[in-house]
Amino acid sequence: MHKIDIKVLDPRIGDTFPLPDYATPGSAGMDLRACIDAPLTLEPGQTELIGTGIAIHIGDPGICATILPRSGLGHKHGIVLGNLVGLIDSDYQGQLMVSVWNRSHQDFVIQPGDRIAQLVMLPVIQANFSIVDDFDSSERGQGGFGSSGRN
Ligand SMILES: O=c1ccn([C@H]2C[C@H](O)[C@@H](COP(=O)(O)OP(=O)(O)OP(=O)(O)O)O2)c(=O)[nH]1
Ligand SMILES: [Mg+2]
Repeated sequence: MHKIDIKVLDPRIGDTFPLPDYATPGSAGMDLRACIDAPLTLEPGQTELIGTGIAIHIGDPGICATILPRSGLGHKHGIVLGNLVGLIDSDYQGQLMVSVWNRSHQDFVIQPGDRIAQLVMLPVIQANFSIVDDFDSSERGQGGFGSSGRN
């Protein structure tokens, strides 16, 4: 388990709303909560940037965090992310923000403290480019976009 520094920016976190944590020993994500002061109605098609009340500093360029939708909210209610996936850089120290998009045809109400998305840490490989005129040949070559057929 990696230790990552966290700042609690909203006093409700760790008090009325729990600190993000893994729900089960095998969980990959920890849920992020809406740190809003009043219920927020998202109309169909509406997108809002919602604070989570926490900031993290990963500090290690070999790790990033991603913000992903919760599957129940996405599948049953059409509540997904306005940026599809949020990518948290290892040097980011600001509040974790969730872009919540109501892609459904109904209003959806977010209550203060609701779990709106999940945070998943991932390994990162940083690369630098080496310019060449020709690549070593590969079986695929330039084939893509269905070049291998459908079946
Ligand atoms: O869902 C998200 C996505 C990003 N961020 C924060 C952390 C991330 O490190 C920073 C920048 O994100 P990104 O690089 O994806 O956005 P950008 O539009 O390229 O902004 P910047 O110019 O600041 O890099 O914004 C969030 O809080 N939530
Ligand atoms: Mg960027």
